[in-house]
Amino acid sequence: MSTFPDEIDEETLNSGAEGFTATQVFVKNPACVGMTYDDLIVMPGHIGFGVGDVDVSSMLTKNIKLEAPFVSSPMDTVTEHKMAITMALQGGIGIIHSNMGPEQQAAEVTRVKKYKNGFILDPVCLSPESTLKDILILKEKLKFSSFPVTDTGKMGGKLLGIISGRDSAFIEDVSVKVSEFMTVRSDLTCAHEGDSLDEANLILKKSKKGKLPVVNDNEELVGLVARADIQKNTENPLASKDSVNKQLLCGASIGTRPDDKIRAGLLAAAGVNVIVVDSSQGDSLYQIEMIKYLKATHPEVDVIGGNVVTPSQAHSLIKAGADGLRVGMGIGSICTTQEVCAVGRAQASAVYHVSKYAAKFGIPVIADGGIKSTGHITKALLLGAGCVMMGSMLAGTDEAPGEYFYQDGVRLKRYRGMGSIEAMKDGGEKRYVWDTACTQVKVAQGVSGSVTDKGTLLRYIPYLMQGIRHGLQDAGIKSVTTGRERLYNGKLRFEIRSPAAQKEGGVHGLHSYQKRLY
Ligand SMILES: NC(=O)C1=CN([C@@H]2O[C@H](COP(=O)(O)OP(=O)(O)OC[C@H]3O[C@@H](n4cnc5c(N)ncnc54)[C@H](O)[C@@H]3O)[C@@H](O)[C@H]2O)C=CC1
Ligand SMILES: O=c1[nH]c(=O)c2[nH+]cn([C@@H]3O[C@H](COP(=O)(O)O)[C@@H](O)[C@H]3O)c2[nH]1
Ligand SMILES: [K+]
Repeated sequence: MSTFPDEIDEETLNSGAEGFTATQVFVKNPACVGMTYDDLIVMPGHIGFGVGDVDVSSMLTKNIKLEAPFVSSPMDTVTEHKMAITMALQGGIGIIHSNMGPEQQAAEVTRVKKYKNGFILDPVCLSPESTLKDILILKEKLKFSSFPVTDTGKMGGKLLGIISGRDSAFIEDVSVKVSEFMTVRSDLTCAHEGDSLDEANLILKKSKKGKLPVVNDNEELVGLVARADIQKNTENPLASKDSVNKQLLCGASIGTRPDDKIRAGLLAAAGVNVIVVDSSQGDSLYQIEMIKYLKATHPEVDVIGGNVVTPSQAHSLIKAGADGLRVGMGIGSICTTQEVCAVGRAQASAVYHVSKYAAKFGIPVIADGGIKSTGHITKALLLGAGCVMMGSMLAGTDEAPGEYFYQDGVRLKRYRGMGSIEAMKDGGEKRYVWDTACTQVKVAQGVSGSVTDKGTLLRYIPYLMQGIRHGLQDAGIKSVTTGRERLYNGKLRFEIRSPAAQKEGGVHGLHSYQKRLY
């Protein structure tokens, strides 16, 4: 009897029986087709490690590594400070959108940079003149019932007392003023500015209260600690922080107008770590000039250029000094660019070709848009992307801007393209009142719609992480870096799925079913 071979033979390996290399799929493919995530499937590998051993940390830019390869999109229905804080706490990063004034955008960045785990730095406050009716309206809207009372009715005012649910429970006259039934300052235990979360926690425990106001030397309210938050807000071992002052990492987007240089200055002063130069077609003289300016003026800030979908576009931006690239054109869930402008590229092809080219210069790529599942994220990483950027996946979470609303009994949040008429209007239509008459004609490149409620990112991001760990494990890949090596040395294999195979890969043949993600 002959001995059993250690490995399968070369002939079988290269016959197609084991799937095809990325070069065969994307480069030697004679059909001239652009492919996207759903067109492809990854061949399984050998699992020689546990799912918990899979390392999903990956590069965002030349200088920034993230423990979770997730970026929230700079869109006005996706990323403001709340999203950016939670993304960073979970190991990813948020890019604050620029559809607001430059000062306001810089203030959003400041809120992320100044974030202190467990401390509420912008509590909703009441003035002593507020009434029980005001409290009831706030309670209904915000679903909590404790509010600090300050002389100005705002954070930063002199702390006069606090209102808790109990204080108002037995009052019937809704016109009664807060000052008449609040717990006054002299009866309150407070923490002092500079106290650590542990210290605050200790004071809170002793006081047996649910909320602990934080005051400075002038008795002004500078924060609030909530017992409920402390319980859920323990350690975030994956948090994305800068190594120097241990603050959360934060990104922000800008455009390519002359004014955007002033905006960039304010963002840099606020401590932004990454600036994303946000254009649908990044290979323009305007963007090249902007990247050069940013690198010369704010060398401490990493610059991500884009969007690009070809190596030659990538070449222009890398040459200008980009530290990272954003890939994707017209493939987002709300995008109509391919339809309106006839320009763009299928996303898997774009990610593969640009990543491969940029990798020669050590420049990571963000696969931006078109992500609909954890499988898409795994495919993007296995095609060479460093991170993925998501809009629609994150838009329906508690941390996204905007309130939930109901339509036909379904809980929804608004989500819209930044090139939609609605977003352009809110952004002051600056792009369209530029210099010549022709630019005043609005051509929408996006739509405005809604997405379903996904709950909090605190559960959703761990679900996404675990999903891609399982995906990489099935592919026999222990880290994003190993995935990259196997992609380029031809050991990672793919197959193109026929339309029927794609159907087969989804749920089929059932009368009805329920899809719960976790
Ligand atoms: N990833 C994608 O596929 C797409 C994304 N979007 C999003 O929509 C938003 C708007 O994107 P764009 O329309 O590309 O905005 P943009 O402001 O980069 O470009 C709009 C128009 O203004 C021109 N322009 C830009 N800077 C200029 C300057 N300094 N001087 C003269 N003309 C200048 C551009 O050439 C273009 O014709 C962004 O948030 C973008 O991410 C829009 C369409 C597609
Ligand atoms: O053609 C477009 N018109 C738009 O109005 C628009 N707004 C955003 N984007 C891009 O789409 C990405 C988010 O896509 P997803 O919702 O699929 O994650 C984002 O990250 C952007 O790259 C747009 N593209
Ligand atoms: K699209």
